[in-house]
Amino acid sequence: MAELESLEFGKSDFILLDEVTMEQFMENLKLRFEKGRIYTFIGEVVVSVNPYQHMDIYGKDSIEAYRGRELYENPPHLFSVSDAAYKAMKRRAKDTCIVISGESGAGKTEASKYIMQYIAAITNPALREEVESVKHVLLKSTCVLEAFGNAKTNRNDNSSRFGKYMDINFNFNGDPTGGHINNYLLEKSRVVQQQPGERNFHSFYQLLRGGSDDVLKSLHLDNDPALYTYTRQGATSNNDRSSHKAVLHALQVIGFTEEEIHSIYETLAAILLLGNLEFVCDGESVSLSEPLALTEISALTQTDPECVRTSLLYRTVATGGGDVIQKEHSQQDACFGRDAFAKALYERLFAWIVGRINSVIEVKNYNPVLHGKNTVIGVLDIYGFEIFDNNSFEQFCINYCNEKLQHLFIELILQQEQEEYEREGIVWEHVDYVDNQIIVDLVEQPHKGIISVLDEACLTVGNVTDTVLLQSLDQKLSQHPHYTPKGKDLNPNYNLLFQDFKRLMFSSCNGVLRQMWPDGQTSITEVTKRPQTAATLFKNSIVALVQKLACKEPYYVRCIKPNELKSPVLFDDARCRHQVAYLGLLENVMVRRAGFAYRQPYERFLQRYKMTCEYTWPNHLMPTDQEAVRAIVSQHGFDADVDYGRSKLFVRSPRSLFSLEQERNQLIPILVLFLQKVWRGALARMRCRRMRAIYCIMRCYKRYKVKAHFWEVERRFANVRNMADYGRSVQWPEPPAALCRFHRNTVNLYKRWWARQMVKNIPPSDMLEVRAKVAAYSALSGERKDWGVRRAWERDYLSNTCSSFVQVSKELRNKDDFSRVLFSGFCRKINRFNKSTDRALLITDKCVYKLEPKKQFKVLKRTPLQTVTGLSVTSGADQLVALHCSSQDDVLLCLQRGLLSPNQDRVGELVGSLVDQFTRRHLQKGRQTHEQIFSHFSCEEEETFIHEQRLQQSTSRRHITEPDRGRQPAAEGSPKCGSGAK
Ligand SMILES: Nc1ncnc2c1ncn2[C@@H]1O[C@H](COP(=O)(O)OP(=O)(O)OP(=O)(O)O)[C@@H](O)[C@H]1O
Repeated sequence: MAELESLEFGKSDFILLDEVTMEQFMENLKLRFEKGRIYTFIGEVVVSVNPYQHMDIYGKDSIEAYRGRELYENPPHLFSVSDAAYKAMKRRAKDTCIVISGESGAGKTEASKYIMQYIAAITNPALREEVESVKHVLLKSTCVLEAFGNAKTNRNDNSSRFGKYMDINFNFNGDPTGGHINNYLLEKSRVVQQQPGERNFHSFYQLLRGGSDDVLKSLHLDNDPALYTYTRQGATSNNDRSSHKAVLHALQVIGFTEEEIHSIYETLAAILLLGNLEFVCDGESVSLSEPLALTEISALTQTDPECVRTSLLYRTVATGGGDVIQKEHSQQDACFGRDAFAKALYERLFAWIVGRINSVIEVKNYNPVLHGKNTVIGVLDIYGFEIFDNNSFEQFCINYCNEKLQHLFIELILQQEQEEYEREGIVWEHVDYVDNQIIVDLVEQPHKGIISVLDEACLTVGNVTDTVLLQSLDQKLSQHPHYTPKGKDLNPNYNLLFQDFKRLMFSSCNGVLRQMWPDGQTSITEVTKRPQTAATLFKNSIVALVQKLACKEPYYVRCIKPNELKSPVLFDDARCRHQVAYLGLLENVMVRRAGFAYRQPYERFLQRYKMTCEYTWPNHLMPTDQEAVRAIVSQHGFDADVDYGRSKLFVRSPRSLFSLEQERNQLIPILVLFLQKVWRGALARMRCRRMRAIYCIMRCYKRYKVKAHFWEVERRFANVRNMADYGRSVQWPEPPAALCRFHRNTVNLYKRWWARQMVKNIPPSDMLEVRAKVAAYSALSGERKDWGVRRAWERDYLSNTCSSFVQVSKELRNKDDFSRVLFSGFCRKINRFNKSTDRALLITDKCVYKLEPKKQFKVLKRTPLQTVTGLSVTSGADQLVALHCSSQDDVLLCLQRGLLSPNQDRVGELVGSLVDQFTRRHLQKGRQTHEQIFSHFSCEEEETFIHEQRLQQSTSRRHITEPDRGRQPAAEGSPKCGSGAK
């Protein structure tokens, strides 16, 4: 930025001139032009001088340098004004427009192209397809419009012969969503006649030079423009061939179909062939000299050849009596009709092309609710003042248009500004400026203006000559200070295209042509209302355009043409001075300099900059907004640079504003963070409140559901009398699904608690009842855990299953005289090599027997019970039992689980039986109590005896053994047990 500024020459803003005089202005303009500084500011207005050479200031780097920057951050450029217009549109959602004015060749069209390119480049780099397509079509449309609407003139090789106003629509995001092109007054007279040294529209030459042989053949054309009357002049070629390709490509990109493109070529060819038609008069009637051309025209326009001939030679007229007759043309009328037809064909073709482009780029599916306010940037590139030696009706219209635009400029920039100062009570030195209202009135005033007089004259054309028209003008306007009668050829005002041609074109089999001539469907008898004249049509369109511009925030580019020779080094002082004068640039500088660069209502100023001052952020406590604004201004120390109006603040220098903007930009990220923080907090609090409410509702609902559930349970259990019912008939009512989903655990807890309440009071006097109780609990609680661990001990398992054992048992009872069997069951003997064999064990109140089950329970070992001194068991699932004997011949066996009840653990049973036996014996002898016996066992071991299930569940092996086995003989009948790791 500093680097760029140091490269500046002269004053980059005319406001900074030491003295506002024409001399200083011109000196600065010339210096800057010579140093290649073609742009200079007047406030927000950009003055541009055509460099007539390539300038390396429009590339990507430049675009980036200007993107999003303030006007005065960078040297003056078209991009600064484009960015300002874009920013105003985006920030304040205001419609803006960029008005580019200047005379022909001053560089308006080039400027408009750079502006469009800039806007396209800075919008939406995220390449969304629809946005890209809009931009693409908008850029490509320029190429097409130039081909059909531009021509080489003596002042400009690529002169726009029509006015163009392009609206670009944007969504709230600032992305282009579409556009619309308005075209104004195409110089159609150029189709049939051009000034010496000029050419027809580019499109004709491009087709003839660039069209392939096949295409030209199908169009009945030759490739030499000199062969056609309308293009004979300026037939020398430049780059028509390459332009033809570019235009064809642009048409295809925009979306013209092959048929449409061919129809365009057919129309151009028909116009060229029409121009070659000659009429001969044999004294009585007029005829065509070249009937072949007629056939070709009818083929190209897809109309009946005879109809084409009659349209060219006759005119259909409705008589007063309602009859329709054919009136033959004079030779002159026929030539006039032919040219009028050719001009109209081209004009309608051009209008159709513009309409077709509009149909592609128009905003589609725009929903203001979804997409926000649709804003617009308008770019106006319209012909500048034209003064030739021989001026025609078109020059009249063009100059009138420029007067209107100049008036708008005066109104917006000069007049309104001064009026505003007065309204706001700002002390102000009035600046005189030339108000062209009087000239605008001279042209457009109703009844008295030139256009009105012209229209009246056209009503009676044929009977009234141009001389009579001029007399009428003289008569009405001779007193006007700006009226000097000069011209005499105003015929083009009369839009005299014979109706026959319109009907002819509407009868065409070519759909595109028919679309161009919708008014051809009116029958001759219906034509009652006279069409509006060209001048009135033009006036109306320009008035509408000015209204459109006036309601937008305007930005101006004032183009100056430095010389007539298109030279990059010549600065024609007189020419430039003339342009500066009629563009009112000096007055513009005076108003700007005397005035204020920036103004804004206090409220809006405050809204934008309140964060830059501690007294105004977030809200001020002062009595008025004006005082709050004063606080901001004095805090930043530019009191001398501002003035306070009634409702607005006026800032003289943009730099003050710039410093404010800079500070604001620095603060914005901090504020954004702060607001995000506050907002996130608010959101979290909201969410938290909502969640709390949800949980509260859920809690209440669940509580209600659970209660309702237990009420139902109570109701069902109320009638239960029989204990067995708990296990059999009474079913727990299914809890509600919602409850299960949300609170299964709660339900289960409640169930278990309830089940315990229900079974608690049942006395465990009987095993059956215990079982029923357990079953009831299971049914009630839904807990499927195995509670039935307290099965009944059978003790004598072998007697219950094996008859041969019963026999052996009887024999042994007789022999050893035992009174009862303490325990019997299958077991396995394990030797030291870990080999096992089936055995049976019988313990009576006298002896322990080891039997061989495979040999009819033959007694293998008999150990008197008295000799048993201790007992060891393992806690594992192997049910290993060791009966320690005083003879040191221990019985070591693994008790087998029953085949029918594999989960039965019999160690507890064996131990219980032995304990029972010894207890009884001691009780009988009265020597030892139950506690005394168990005092030999640790608590853990006691539990081992009582809760045999623990033995099953425990994974670690526990050993109960006699600690001093073999060394300290135990007292009779009192086994000593201990524990220790094996
Ligand atoms: N910024 C520029 N850089 C380089 N050359 C330029 C620039 N502006 C204009 N020119 C040259 O000047 C010529 C005329 O410019 P342009 O066609 O934009 O004028 P105009 O004001 O639109 O004229 P008209 O009113 O006749 O259409 C261009 O063809 C180009 O050669």
